[in-house]
Amino acid sequence: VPAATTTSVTPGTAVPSLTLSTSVASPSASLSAILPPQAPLPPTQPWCIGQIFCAGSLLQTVNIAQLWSDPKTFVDKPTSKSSQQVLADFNTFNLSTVTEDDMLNFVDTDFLGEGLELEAVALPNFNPNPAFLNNVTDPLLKAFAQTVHGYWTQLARNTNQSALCAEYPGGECESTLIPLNHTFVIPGGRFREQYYWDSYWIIQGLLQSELYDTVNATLQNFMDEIEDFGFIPNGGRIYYLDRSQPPLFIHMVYDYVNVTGDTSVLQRALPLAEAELAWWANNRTLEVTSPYTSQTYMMSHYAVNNSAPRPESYLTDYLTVHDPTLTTPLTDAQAADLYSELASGAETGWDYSSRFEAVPQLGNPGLRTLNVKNHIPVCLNSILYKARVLLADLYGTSNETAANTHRQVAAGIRAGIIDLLWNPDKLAFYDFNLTSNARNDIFTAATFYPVWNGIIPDEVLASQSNAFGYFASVNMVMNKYNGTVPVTFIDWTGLQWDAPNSWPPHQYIIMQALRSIPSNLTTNGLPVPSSSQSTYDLVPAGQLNFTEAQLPGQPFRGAQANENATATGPGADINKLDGTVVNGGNATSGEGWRDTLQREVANRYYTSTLCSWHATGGSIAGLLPQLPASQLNLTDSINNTGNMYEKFSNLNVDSSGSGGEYTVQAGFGWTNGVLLWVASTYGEQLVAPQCPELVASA
Ligand SMILES: OC[C@H]1O[C@H](O[C@H]2O[C@H](CO)[C@@H](O)[C@H](O)[C@H]2O)[C@H](O)[C@@H](O)[C@@H]1O
Repeated sequence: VPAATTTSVTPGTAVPSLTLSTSVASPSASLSAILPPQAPLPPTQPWCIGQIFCAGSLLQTVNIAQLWSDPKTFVDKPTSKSSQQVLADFNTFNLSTVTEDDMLNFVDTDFLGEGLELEAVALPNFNPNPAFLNNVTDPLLKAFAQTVHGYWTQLARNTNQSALCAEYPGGECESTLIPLNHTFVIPGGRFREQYYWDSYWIIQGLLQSELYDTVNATLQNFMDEIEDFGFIPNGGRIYYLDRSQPPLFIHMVYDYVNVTGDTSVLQRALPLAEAELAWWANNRTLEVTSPYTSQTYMMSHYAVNNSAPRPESYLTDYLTVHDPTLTTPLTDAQAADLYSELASGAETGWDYSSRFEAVPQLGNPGLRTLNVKNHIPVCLNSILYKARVLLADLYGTSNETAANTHRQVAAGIRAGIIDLLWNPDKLAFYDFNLTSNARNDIFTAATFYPVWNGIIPDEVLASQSNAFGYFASVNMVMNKYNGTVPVTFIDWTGLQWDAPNSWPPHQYIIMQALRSIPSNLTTNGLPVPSSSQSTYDLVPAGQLNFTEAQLPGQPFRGAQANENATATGPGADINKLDGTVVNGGNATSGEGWRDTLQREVANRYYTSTLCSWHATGGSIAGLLPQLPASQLNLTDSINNTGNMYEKFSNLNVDSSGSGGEYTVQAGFGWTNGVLLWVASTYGEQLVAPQCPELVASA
């Protein structure tokens, strides 16, 4: 197997060179070891269109051999031979005597490098100095935005038509890639293909970068997929064909038309938007009768028809089901249901989170209580509400009948969201749990999706203090924690959509939700806690479902440790400054609370991206020297030029998030997209960050 994966791209407008080589296989067992016995195979999955990479003996056996630490590596490798030949080669093995070495040789001989069917592509209209850069006042922050803008040239891909299977010498082969006809931007790292909901935030950045053709191309790819499959899959691989992701296609079309004025895309997009919404209505929507009002609503949920491990996470799911620590093995029916829950969890985009666990707990025991299908999620229904509203707007007067129908459906979803998901006493939205027939009490960042999507409850509109109360947790995070707003405050599951992780899309959603609050509700400054309290006490009672002492602790760094910092009470607001917070920008006189929170979240996000990038080798000539090797050693970043991480932490601003089933990825599409949007939107209010000194444990 050739050398470790390297992807090097020459920046600029010329065709970038993309050097792809395969990951080094690193089986943990010795090469002579016989593979351990296997559990019976799961049923064949009718949705999976392939012979090699769908649930079956070959996929299970290669996974059991654990040739790579990431199971996605194998399913991203095209075969070097026809499917029949690969299967014939595999069938020569006796599974009771096959060794690690046999599997290694088999994979080496019959499979090629992962991602081989993709190629880097020049962005012909790439403008090194797009106008939005002029919005950023601080020279360092402006240069950083320009650097991140340049990263699009590294993340743009085309399907390499000459590497598609039919073209290989010797005829057919098999690959999981869904070939796309147009250019697209990938998230990065192991995510080598186009992803559905990631593209929404990628597009927010591409629009700032004036890469309108690339946005159009992304939309055309999604439209091709709706035509081919009837829906937009999770990502551009056949192993994602059992599920979608948060449905933001119409939002993307709307933003593209709004920014470019190019309505020509609508002729194709409108009927395909209808098809996508019909797919969600037909496959993911059910009647729910409210236990609070006895009204019945058509509400949507994530629910994937699947009874086998996800091919890209085969071993992970297999071990969740066939966990050696289980004293009573799962029945076939229980296993099938758990596989369906795991796939449904991936469809949420929040894979995985305590939010959907019946009993949140560390690792597999928690995952085995996943109950995704029985939840009416705040996020999905808010997105579908807005999709209907936007589609009606896009029709304008061209089809008033269709527009009115969508507005009526939207009104029904809105009523269901307010009835089922809104808690007017706690001033927060929670998922509705069909199992308990009640609203959950787990507080998550999903609470901000309705307002982002234009659903503002009457209680929020009733007073400034109520409107602030809805966002009071954001204020608390800015004061009490060093990093950005986490996805939940549950930090004991080890899942990547739980604390301490904070995700770029959520920082964007919070800022957009704040922007949606009418200006007459934002004339007051930020409320201040009494001298014996902290900003926790400004959060409406019960909203977080945690006492202050139960919230995740903020480890104190450097000077913080010497400044009377405490876990609760006034000393817990360790980042509080006069009218602002550490890494929250500068207070201005007469600033309303809505603008203060936006400024603070924007600055904290900018700080997280810039400080973690700098901590991993990022530098800007004349403005930000690279850290010395002694410091870069602490982050394993010698010879690195800065990571843009997929996720961050609420506890610090100079490292990535953690946890989950794969190692943290860098690149990264949505991180860059949100950064460029923040630069464009808040550029004058951004202040050069105070990056903490690196310590060995950071
Ligand atoms: O391979 C495991 C899972 O990885 C993906 O999920 C995560 O990355 C995606 C790309 O950035 C992102 O859209 C998602 O929110 C993340 O949780 C993939 O989407 C999953 O389906 C996959 O099983």
